[in-house]
Amino acid sequence: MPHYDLVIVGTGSGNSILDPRFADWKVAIVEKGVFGGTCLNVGCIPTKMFVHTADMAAAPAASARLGVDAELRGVRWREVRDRIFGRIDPIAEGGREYRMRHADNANVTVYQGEGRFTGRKEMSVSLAEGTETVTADRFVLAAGGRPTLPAVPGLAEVGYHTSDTVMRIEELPASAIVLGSGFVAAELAHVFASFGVEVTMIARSGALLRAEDEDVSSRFTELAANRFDVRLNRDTLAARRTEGGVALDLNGPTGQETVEGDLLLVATGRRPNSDLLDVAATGVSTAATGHVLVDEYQTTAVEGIYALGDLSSPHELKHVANHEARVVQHNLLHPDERVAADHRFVPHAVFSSPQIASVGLTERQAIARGVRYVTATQDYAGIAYGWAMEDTSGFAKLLADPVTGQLVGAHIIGPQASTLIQPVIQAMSFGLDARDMARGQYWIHPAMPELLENALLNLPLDPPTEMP
Ligand SMILES: Cc1cc2nc3c(=O)[nH]c(=O)nc-3n(C[C@H](O)[C@H](O)[C@H](O)COP(=O)(O)OP(=O)(O)OC[C@H]3O[C@@H](n4cnc5c(N)ncnc54)[C@H](O)[C@@H]3O)c2cc1C
Ligand SMILES: NC(=O)c1ccc[n+]([C@@H]2O[C@H](COP(=O)([O-])OP(=O)(O)OC[C@H]3O[C@@H](n4cnc5c(N)ncnc54)[C@H](O)[C@@H]3O)[C@@H](O)[C@H]2O)c1
Repeated sequence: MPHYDLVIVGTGSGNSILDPRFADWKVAIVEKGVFGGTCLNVGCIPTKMFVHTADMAAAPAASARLGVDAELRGVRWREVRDRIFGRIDPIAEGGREYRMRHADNANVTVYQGEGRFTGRKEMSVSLAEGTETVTADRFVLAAGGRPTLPAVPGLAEVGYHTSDTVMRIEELPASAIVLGSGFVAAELAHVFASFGVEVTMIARSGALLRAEDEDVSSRFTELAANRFDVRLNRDTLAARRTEGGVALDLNGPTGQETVEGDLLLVATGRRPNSDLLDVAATGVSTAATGHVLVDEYQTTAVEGIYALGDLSSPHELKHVANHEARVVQHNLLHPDERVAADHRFVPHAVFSSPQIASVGLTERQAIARGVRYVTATQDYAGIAYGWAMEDTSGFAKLLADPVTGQLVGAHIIGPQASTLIQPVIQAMSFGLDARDMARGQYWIHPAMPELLENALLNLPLDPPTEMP
C-alpha cells in the first residue's frame, strides 16, 4: 500500500497547490474526471466565453434605439462551441500531461479514478485497472460539487441537461425550458436567448436571482420578463417527453399549466461531493448541506486533513476556491505559522444581461443583523456614460455606516457591473471611508466609474469628525 506525504483529491483549485517548494514531498493527485475541474471545463470559463459571444449576438437588437440598424444574420453554434472547447480541452489535457510526465512532477503520482475514504487517512481509488489503496500523512480535499436534481416525477427519464452537458450540444434547439432562477439559469438563459432560442424560465419564488439585494433581484426579474417567458411562483409537478422535446407540468398562481420546449436545462443548484468521497470514514464532519466543516485555517476536524473550495465553502465561487487553495498551500508548508482565510468581503457577479455584481450585505441582511446603515442609489441614466449608452434600467446601490463611513455593501445591475464593483471591494477590504473614497481621488470623466463616484456622494453620511 503506497504511503504519501500528501494526497490531493481534485484538480480544480487543488491542482494549484503544488509548486517547487513541494519537490521533496511524496505526493499523489487523485482525479476522477477531467483535469482542471468545474471552472475550466464546465463552469466559469466556457460560460463566460459563451456569454461574451452572446453579448455580441444581442448587440444588433440593442443598437436600433441608438440609430444603428444592424442585423444578426446567424449564429454558427457548432463553430462557437468548437472554438470555445478547442481552447479549453487542450488546456485540461496539458495540465494532466504536465502532472503525469513533466520532470517538475517527478515526485507526483497521478491516480485517474474516484477516491473514496476507507479509513481515517486511508483512501481507495477505483482505477481502470482495478482498485488501489493509498495512505497519507496529509490530505487536501478539493473535490468540488455537482449539479443537484429536484425531486420531480419523470425528470430522470425525460433527457435533461445540466451545465455539465448543455454547452456541448450538437444543435441549438428552437426552444428551451430553464428550470431554476439562480446563477446558472440567468447566465445560460441569456446565452440561449441571444442565440435565438425561445427561453421559458421557471422559478419557485416570486423573483429571479432572489439571493441578490431585493432591488436588484426585482429589476432583473422585470427585465428578464421582456426576454424570456418567465413563470414565477411555480411548483414543478411532473416532467414528460413529448414528440419534439420535453413538457413540464406546473402549478402556479393561476392553477395548473404545461410548458414545452425542445431542451430542458436543470439549473437548481449544486451539492458538495463529500458523500461520494465518503468523508465520514475519516472522522471529518460535514454540515447539513454536505459541506465539509473547516476552521479559518481550512483544516477539518481531523489533523492533517484540509478542505477547500466548493466541497467546504458556502461561497461556490472560483476566486474563493483559489484563495483557500493559497491558504492551504501556505499552511501545509508552514504549519507553525499558519494563515487564516479571509472571507470578510466575498464578491460575486452574474454574467447575464444585464450583469449583476455584489459585495457585502444586502439591505435585507443588514436589517436582519441589526447593522447600522444608510443607502444611496445612482442610476446609469444619471451619469454621462449612461447617456451615451441610453441605459434606462441599471443602477448602483451602496450601503454604508453613516458614522464611520465604512461601506457595508454594494450592488450593481447594469453594463460592466462585474468590473465596476472592484473599487468597492478594495475599499471594503482595506477599510477606506466612503467620504475619502469619493473625494480623495480623481474619477475619470466621463467614464462609467462615475456611477460609483455619484453613488458615494449621494450617501447621507454624518460629517466627518475633526481630529483634535
Ligand atoms: C456553469 C457554472 C459557471 C460558473 N461560473 C463561475 C464564475 O463565473 N465565477 C466564479 O467565481 N465561479 C463560477 N462557478 C463556480 C466555480 O466553477 C466553482 O466555485 C469552482 O470551480 C470550484 O472549484 P473547486 O476546486 O472547489 O472544485 P472543482 O473545480 O469542482 O474540482 C473538483 C474536482 O474534484 C474531482 N473529484 C470530485 N470527487 C472526486 C473523487 N471522489 N475522487 C477524485 N476526484 C474527485 C472532480 O472531478 C473535479 O475535477 C461556476 C460554476 C458553474 C457550474
Ligand atoms: N458567475 C458566477 O460566479 C457563477 C455562475 C454560475 C454558477 N456559479 C456558482 O454555482 C452555483 C450553482 O449555480 P446554480 O444556478 O445551479 O444554483 P443557485 O443556487 O444560484 O440557484 C439555484 C436555483 O434553483 C432554484 N431551485 C432549487 N430547487 C428547485 C426546485 N426544486 N424547483 C425549481 N427551482 C429550484 C432556486 O430557487 C434557485 O433559483 C452558484 O451558487 C454559484 O455559486 C457562479
